[in-house]
Amino acid sequence: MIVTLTLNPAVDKTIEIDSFQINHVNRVSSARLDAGGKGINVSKGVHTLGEKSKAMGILAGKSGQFIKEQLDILKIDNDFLFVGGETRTNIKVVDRINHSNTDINEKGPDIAEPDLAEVICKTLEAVHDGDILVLSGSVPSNIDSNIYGVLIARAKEKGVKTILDADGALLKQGIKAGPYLVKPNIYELERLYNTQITSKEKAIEVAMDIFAYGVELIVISLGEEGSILMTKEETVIVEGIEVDVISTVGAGDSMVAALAVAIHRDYPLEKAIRLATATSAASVMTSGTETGEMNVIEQLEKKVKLISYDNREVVK
Ligand SMILES: Nc1ncnc2c1ncn2[C@@H]1O[C@H](COP(=O)(O)OP(=O)(O)O)[C@@H](O)[C@H]1O
Ligand SMILES: O=P(O)(O)OC[C@H]1O[C@](O)(COP(=O)(O)O)[C@@H](O)[C@@H]1O
Repeated sequence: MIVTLTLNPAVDKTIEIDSFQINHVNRVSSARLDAGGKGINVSKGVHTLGEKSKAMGILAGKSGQFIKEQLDILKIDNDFLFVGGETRTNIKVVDRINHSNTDINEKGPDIAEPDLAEVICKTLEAVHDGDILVLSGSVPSNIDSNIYGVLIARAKEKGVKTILDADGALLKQGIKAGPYLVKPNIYELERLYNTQITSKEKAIEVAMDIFAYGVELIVISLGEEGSILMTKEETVIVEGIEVDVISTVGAGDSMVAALAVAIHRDYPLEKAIRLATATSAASVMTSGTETGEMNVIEQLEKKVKLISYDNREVVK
């Protein structure tokens, strides 16, 4: 079973504005609402890839109800704790003329200590030996930044593989607990090591340190430029696939979904990264945080180009 935890979900409101300009009146050409937040998107991706997942976390108010309804419509198993307040709405401005995607993410409601304790308890009860627990996205601002670290340590004790996709202190503290897989994007990696990363070689060099904490797999996502997959023994550079870009929101989550499915199915590394690259590229071709279609993913898988690195030299 793949369980996802979203402690700060969001209704994603994607608005398309041609030639978006700040300090001007902008006219919206289309708008859509999606159930969002990183773990929820991962559950949607897992569902598209034909595996079962359980989406867990915190929801609040009418927006929370909307998210639950959307998951129910998709028949994605979910078990959220409803708390007071209102789940946030995140605005995504897509400008197809200037090829820009602008995210305006709300902070989200705080959570009371007993509610948090209940969610942690429910989540740990839901996972068992051999399961995968995906911990991703921001958390309510009143929660200790070691929350993912605590969950990773407790899940590991139960024989659960954890996937961490977070930023800042959540990522830093989470890594120290040794998750099975981490997926930073290049900006997250830069913030983690407080350094500028201007090449793939530098990214690989910087990320090597993460293995010291017991992490098994690192996937550094590079947007349209592809990604880098690293284990202690080998590194694979993955070229980006050229696709028609509709919305890049949710690309990282689709990648995490495919990686979770690949781990669940015990795929070899090359097969795993092919699926992850194709699934994330397919999601870029859809509106909002809709996942790509399976037939599109299968076609894109054939286009994935991998370059192996051995001791930081290209070997094939
Ligand atoms: N414009 C794009 N064209 C093709 N693939 C893309 C594009 N943007 C993202 N992807 C795919 O999605 C993955 C995750 O995207 P990225 O933007 O790095 O993640 P995040 O959303 O976490 O910042 C990339 O590694 C790549 O495989
Ligand atoms: O929790 P955060 O970091 O604010 O991110 C939440 C936002 O990220 C998303 O999950 C999309 O993430 P990615 O583009 O990284 O895949 C949106 O659905 C949501 O609005």
